[in-house]
Amino acid sequence: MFQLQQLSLTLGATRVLNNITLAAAQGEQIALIGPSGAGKSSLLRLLGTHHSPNSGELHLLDQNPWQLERRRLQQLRSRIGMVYQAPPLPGKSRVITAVAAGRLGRQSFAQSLLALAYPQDIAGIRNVLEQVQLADKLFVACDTLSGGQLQRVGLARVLYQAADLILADEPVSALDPVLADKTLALLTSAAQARNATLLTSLHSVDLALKFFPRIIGIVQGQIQFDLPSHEVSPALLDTLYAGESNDPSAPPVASLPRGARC
Ligand SMILES: Nc1ncnc2c1ncn2[C@@H]1O[C@H](COP(=O)(O)OP(=O)(O)OP(=O)(O)O)[C@@H](O)[C@H]1O
Repeated sequence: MFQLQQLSLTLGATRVLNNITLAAAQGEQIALIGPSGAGKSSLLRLLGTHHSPNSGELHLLDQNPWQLERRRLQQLRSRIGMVYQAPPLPGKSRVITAVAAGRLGRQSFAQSLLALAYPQDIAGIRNVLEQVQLADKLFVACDTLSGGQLQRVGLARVLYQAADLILADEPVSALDPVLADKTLALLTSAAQARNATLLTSLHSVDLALKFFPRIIGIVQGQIQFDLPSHEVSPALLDTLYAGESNDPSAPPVASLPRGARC
């Protein structure tokens, strides 16, 4: 599904990913955890082909994106769904249009324009909005939604896109704990139903361990561990987050109460 071999990425003057070697099979579900600034978003953006690596090998869906001509790169991108912390949805557009946009990469330019101006598949769009409990928002403008509702519209768009690879960057950061749980349950079951590969960054270690069978710990742009969730010990988590607090009297992360690591 995807493979990274000794891959490095520099943005500005910062080496944000350093010598990453990583592979995921079709249908795998993986959580990416690590302290703020570790490089989680950068890794997701690199897999989403928003960044090209400075060195190393990258294969996505059996293709090297940076060797493809433009049209084939666009086709590849149409098979990759990104879920963002704050989805880039145009404020004035209606929810139905924002969700319909999920399939644009699979259509011709003329079809895309038509689908945006007059979305045809209202039943299909309503169906994915029902899954994220937003069916009543079908015709409202995105700028009237809360941050959590917008995040769920972003998720509905990727469900509608029917992507083969789903990259989710803190997809539940704006949701209350109950909704965060439900949304991750939906995301993982929707990915499983399509045998799509799912890579999700999360600040909540509890949610990562609950929903994902494989956990990758990343710190300072490097993979610190890549393990089945049942092998991720409190000691490993303490080491992963060791540099997070500047306060030497702060308790170790793994000893914090459940939920406090969000
Ligand atoms: N466009 C950019 N230009 C320069 N540096 C960047 C850019 N984007 C990210 N960085 C730097 O790369 C490092 C990793 O950032 P990244 O956003 O990937 O971390 P993260 O693990 O997702 O953090 P968080 O959990 O806070 O979202 C940080 O030091 C950040 O300042």
